[in-house]
Amino acid sequence: MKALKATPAWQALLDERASIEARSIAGLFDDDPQRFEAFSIELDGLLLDYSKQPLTRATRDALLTLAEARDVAGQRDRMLAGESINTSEGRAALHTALRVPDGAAGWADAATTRAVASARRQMHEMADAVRTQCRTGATGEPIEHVINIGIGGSDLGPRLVLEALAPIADGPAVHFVANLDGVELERTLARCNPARTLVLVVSKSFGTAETMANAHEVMAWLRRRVPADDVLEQQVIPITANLDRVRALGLDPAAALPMWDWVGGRYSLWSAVGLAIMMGIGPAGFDALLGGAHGMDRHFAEAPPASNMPLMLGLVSVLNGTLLGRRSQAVVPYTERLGRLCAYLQQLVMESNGKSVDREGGAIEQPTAAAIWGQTGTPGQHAFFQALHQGTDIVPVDFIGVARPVAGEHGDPLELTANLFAQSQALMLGRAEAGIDAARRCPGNRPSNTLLLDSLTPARLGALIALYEHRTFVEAAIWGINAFDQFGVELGKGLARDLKPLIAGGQAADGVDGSTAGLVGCYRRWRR
Ligand SMILES: O=P(O)(O)OC[C@H]1O[C@](O)(CO)[C@@H](O)[C@@H]1O
Repeated sequence: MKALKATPAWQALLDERASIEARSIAGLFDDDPQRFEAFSIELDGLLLDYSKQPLTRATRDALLTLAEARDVAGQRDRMLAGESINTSEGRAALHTALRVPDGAAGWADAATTRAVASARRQMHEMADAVRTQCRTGATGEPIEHVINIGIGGSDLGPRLVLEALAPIADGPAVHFVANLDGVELERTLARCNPARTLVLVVSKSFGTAETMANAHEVMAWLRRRVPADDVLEQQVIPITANLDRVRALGLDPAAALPMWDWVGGRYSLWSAVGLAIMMGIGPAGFDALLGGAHGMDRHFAEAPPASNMPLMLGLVSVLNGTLLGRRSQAVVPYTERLGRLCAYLQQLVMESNGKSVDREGGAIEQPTAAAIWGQTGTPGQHAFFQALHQGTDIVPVDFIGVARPVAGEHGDPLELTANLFAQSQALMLGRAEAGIDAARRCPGNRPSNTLLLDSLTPARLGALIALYEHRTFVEAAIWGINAFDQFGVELGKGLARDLKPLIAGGQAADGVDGSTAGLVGCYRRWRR
């Protein structure tokens, strides 16, 4: 694929850049009374309002021409068809096949469909057995706690979903342990009765240092505390693509649930990696999550470009991040239930698209993934919103709101929604009435999207997550990069392995850079 800058459609947008920057977003509403209708997309209880972006209809057409020139639709179709689009690793990226309802044809080849259906059946049986107490701990006690041990994609998705859907959780309490520092592990073990605890060791590679260290600790805890020889067989379930390493850890590969190389870690919550979700909310809830995501997949595959939600969200992000050079994006959900969304999106967006070479290995000359950050509103309003309103950097914001609160939950939805809408309004309108002093002036004309959900159900959440997955894909397609590898993360993992003997003190710091040698020296001095 040729470089973005060599694409005439990109050149046309570059020519328009100054006028886009100078454009008054609020003024666009005066020019076009139908602006909200024209610049919003609604799909099954999910609304994307991108009318507060500096887009005219002509600029949108220019972005759509760019999408055509970069063959976004063709790249999408190749992904959905299971072609080897992860070229550096020679793999498909078929997470969409994981959420196809049983029996629906045309989304993956027969072998893949069979593998997905069989894994889903295994998950259903296992979750049902635990939730109905047919499957017990090794000493016959019911399972009341599930510990999910995993990190990155083997943690963030299930954690996000279960936090979001906690009001409908009716199974065992699910806990997550990702960090290596022992704090999460200690807190979790203190809350669990070992005889009533099921452990999921979730790792595609089954070699990730954090997950393996935590798995060793928890397995030792089970062995110490549960008087049954078969405690590990009964109470530990590996979920992985690497059965040899399951065996090496002393677990039975026959008890493992599968992962496949055609599902990237950060796209894997829809696979057996989501077993923790199913334990918490049940198979029907999990299927509804998949159904919502599949609805978004169909929309992405079939909706016309101008009303295609992931496509437009991706193009707006390219406009802000690449064309206008806005190098970070804030995500602010107005519900604590989505408090984990930002962390989830950091991995999804930045691990997928934090790249500086294209698929052919050529250097990329324009900015790729912007930094994603944020926290829930309204607390975020009392932390970083000052900078959003008056800081020197323009940070595009994705606001996320939920119209119908969960029955029985406290809180004032009216107050919350008023705050949500007021913030995007304030960013756009600013404050500059006559006579106002400089310190109180807000420049305004700051862009945002608002995503409004009718309610936070499994189906809506599935659609929301799939929307961001596809937005990430659209950006990668425009830039010409492979969103499905992550070699940058590997470098540090290898160096950590090499540094361990040095830090432990058994080795001289020869050949190590001065800063690292100095840090190791200080650490050793303070550990003495
Ligand atoms: O599931 P695994 O193999 O333990 O990997 C965990 C995570 O580590 C990474 O490889 C790098 O952070 C992610 O892509 C992945 O989600």
